[in-house]
Amino acid sequence: MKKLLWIVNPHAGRGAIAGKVVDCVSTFQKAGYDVTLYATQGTKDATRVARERAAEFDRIVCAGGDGTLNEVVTGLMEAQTRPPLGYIPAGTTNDFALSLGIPKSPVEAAAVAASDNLQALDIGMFNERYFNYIAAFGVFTEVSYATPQQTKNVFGRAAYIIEGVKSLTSIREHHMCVNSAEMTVEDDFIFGMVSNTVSVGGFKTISTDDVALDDGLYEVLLVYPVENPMELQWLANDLLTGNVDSSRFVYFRTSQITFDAKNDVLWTLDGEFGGAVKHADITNFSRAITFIAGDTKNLENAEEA
Ligand SMILES: Nc1ncnc2c1ncn2[C@@H]1O[C@H](COP(=O)(O)OP(=O)(O)OP(=O)(O)O)[C@@H](O)[C@H]1O
Repeated sequence: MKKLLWIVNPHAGRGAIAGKVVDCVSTFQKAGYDVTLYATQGTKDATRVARERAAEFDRIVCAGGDGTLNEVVTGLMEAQTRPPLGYIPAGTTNDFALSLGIPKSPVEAAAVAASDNLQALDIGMFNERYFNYIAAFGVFTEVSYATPQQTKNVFGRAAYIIEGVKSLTSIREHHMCVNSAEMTVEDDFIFGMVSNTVSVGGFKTISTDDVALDDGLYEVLLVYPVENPMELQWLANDLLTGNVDSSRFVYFRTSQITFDAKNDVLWTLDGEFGGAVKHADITNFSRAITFIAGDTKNLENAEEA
């Protein structure tokens, strides 16, 4: 019999998963899995369990919010063998689930986790920490830690953030030296984003197939300072129309990049606080983890739901 380890954070999303455990286990069993249930006991426990026990199982499924998922991903990255990873969203925000086409209902998500729609994804490392889809600094951190994963592609997401800027005086400039094989630039930036996102909206100048989650490359967007509200609007327009030739930002792709600043810069990783650092070293581990995905064809509809 195939063996499945189900790692559950019982506290995620204020205990959202509690009443669904039996139905989820039953779903796994019907799909032919012998289920081991592990309830996490505290911070980093999911990382330890995933790392230490990955080799014993054919599949690992994680139930919790983005925090728990990140802990399991970290454990798998540190493990010798990495079985496919299923995800049952049970947190307060579950951005990542949506981009993988995983349903909100735990039992429906369990059915996806028991299925065989495998999708290898790139995993990022930010200094010593792993992240799934985005590392960012700048206005982002001042506007909100939460950016909707489902918000279009890299430009749409940035436009969303830029439009959330209420006053120019709240924007700090960060002098950064940015290095990668593809591009070296030293300048002031108000926002930077290194991301691996789905592209579902599509823009006139950018193909909807343009962003791949498993190509080993990050999309990097660095936004220059704006002087007045008009420029802010132009910037948002350039982002919304996907104007890659805009003089208001730099956009390129790379698998490895470093950022150096004189002062500490606040970063967010997957929408959570990622630390205040002068030096950030970001590496893409291509196709490092195989996820079990749902139906991603209707992502755009899901976004509007
Ligand atoms: N038994 C436990 N008691 C308390 N905290 C736990 C326990 N098990 C895990 N945790 C911690 O709970 C934290 C929050 O989990 P997670 O992010 O998955 O849920 P959430 O905060 O409800 O959801 P979201 O991040 O989507 O808002 C994790 O960082 C994890 O370390």
